[in-house]
Amino acid sequence: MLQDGLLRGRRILITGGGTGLGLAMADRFAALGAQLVLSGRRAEVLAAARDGLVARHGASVQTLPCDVRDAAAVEAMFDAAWQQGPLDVLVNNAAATFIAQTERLSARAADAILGPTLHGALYCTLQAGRRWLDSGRPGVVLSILSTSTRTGRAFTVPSAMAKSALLAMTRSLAVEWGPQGIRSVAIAPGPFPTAGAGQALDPTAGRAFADAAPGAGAAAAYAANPLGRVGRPPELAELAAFLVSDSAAYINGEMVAIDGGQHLRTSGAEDLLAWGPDDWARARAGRGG
Ligand SMILES: CCCCCCC/C=C/C(=O)SCCNC(=O)CCNC(=O)[C@H](O)C(C)(C)COP(=O)(O)OP(=O)(O)OC[C@H]1O[C@@H](n2cnc3c(N)ncnc32)[C@H](O)[C@@H]1OP(=O)(O)O
Ligand SMILES: NC(=O)C1=CN([C@@H]2O[C@H](COP(=O)(O)OP(=O)(O)OC[C@H]3O[C@@H](n4cnc5c(N)ncnc54)[C@H](OP(=O)(O)O)[C@@H]3O)[C@@H](O)[C@H]2O)C=CC1
Repeated sequence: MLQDGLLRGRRILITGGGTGLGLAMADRFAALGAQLVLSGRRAEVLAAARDGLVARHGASVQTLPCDVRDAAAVEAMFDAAWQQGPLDVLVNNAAATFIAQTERLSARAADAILGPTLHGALYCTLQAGRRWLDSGRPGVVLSILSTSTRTGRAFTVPSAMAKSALLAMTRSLAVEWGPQGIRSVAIAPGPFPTAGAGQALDPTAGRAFADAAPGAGAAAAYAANPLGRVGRPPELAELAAFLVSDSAAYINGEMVAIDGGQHLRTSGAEDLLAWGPDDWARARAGRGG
């Protein structure tokens, strides 16, 4: 349990902060006293998230709708955020993925994943980093990656590529920006049951990645996890709060996996190797391949 007020006065921007793991982090950060800036493409989703955070914690929450694939829009978002005060922490959480046979990916499909996941996170990091360096302020960049950075992952190749590139960014900036007081850290989640992950990874609801979809059949995926269960979003949020806080002041360039040890047994995608043409046709019909 982290100490009360651990993040008091910290201004934290979370991309994709209106849903899933981003919202879980926002909730925990707010409970620990942080001021939040939430971004994502959908203004109404962000507004609902803000209302909930205000009701639960009396938190200060700025919402800034932004498509992180658009570098100019990202710059405008950071201008707007900084107008209300400098940020202390950036959380690169926004991402996109879906399962697909890699050889069937069109260039547009690949870019639909690489755009937000890789380019978006880099654009945000550049905007935050420049402002911290120019002003001599310290900062923390926390990137939400994936255990695919350690295992690779069949059938989600652009996502695995993007996350691995962001791990390289994390390690590189730890050295380049560390001397200026900017820490770079990362989390590699295993399966956490969010609606976004369920839709993206298991459009047929019940086969591979079944445990990522609330309510879907989960026996095989649970069995693959040494701890016999999926992750709970508040568990990831607790780790994130620690990593962005001064309690982690000497952690730099490191990625922490939070997956019950699952990646030591399986990348999570091997079940899909058994899929036949009919399975993939069903997945494509459900917007999944
Ligand atoms: C142990 C296991 C652990 C699991 C590890 C999981 C690791 C990572 C997990 C996550 O990232 S979970 C987060 C998932 N959340 C999201 O993906 C939310 C955001 N999602 C989106 O924005 C969309 O779902 C999107 C499709 C990814 C992007 O939409 P966009 O509007 O940019 O795309 P479109 O214009 O509709 O399409 C562009 C292009 O892509 C093709 N395409 C789109 N969806 C699919 C699909 N499901 N399957 C195959 N192809 C798809 C689409 O056909 C277009 O290509 P062309 O047809 O024009 O060639
Ligand atoms: N849940 C899981 O099992 C795992 C998740 N992860 C990672 O955790 C993070 C959160 O995922 P999760 O909460 O599960 O899924 P969500 O789908 O809930 O989160 C994705 C968020 O990204 C935002 N987003 C997507 N595209 C863009 C864009 N172009 N511009 C701005 N925002 C965008 C979405 O908001 P909007 O649509 O409004 O733009 C949404 O809030 C991701 O980085 C994911 O890769 C990693 C491993 C496993």
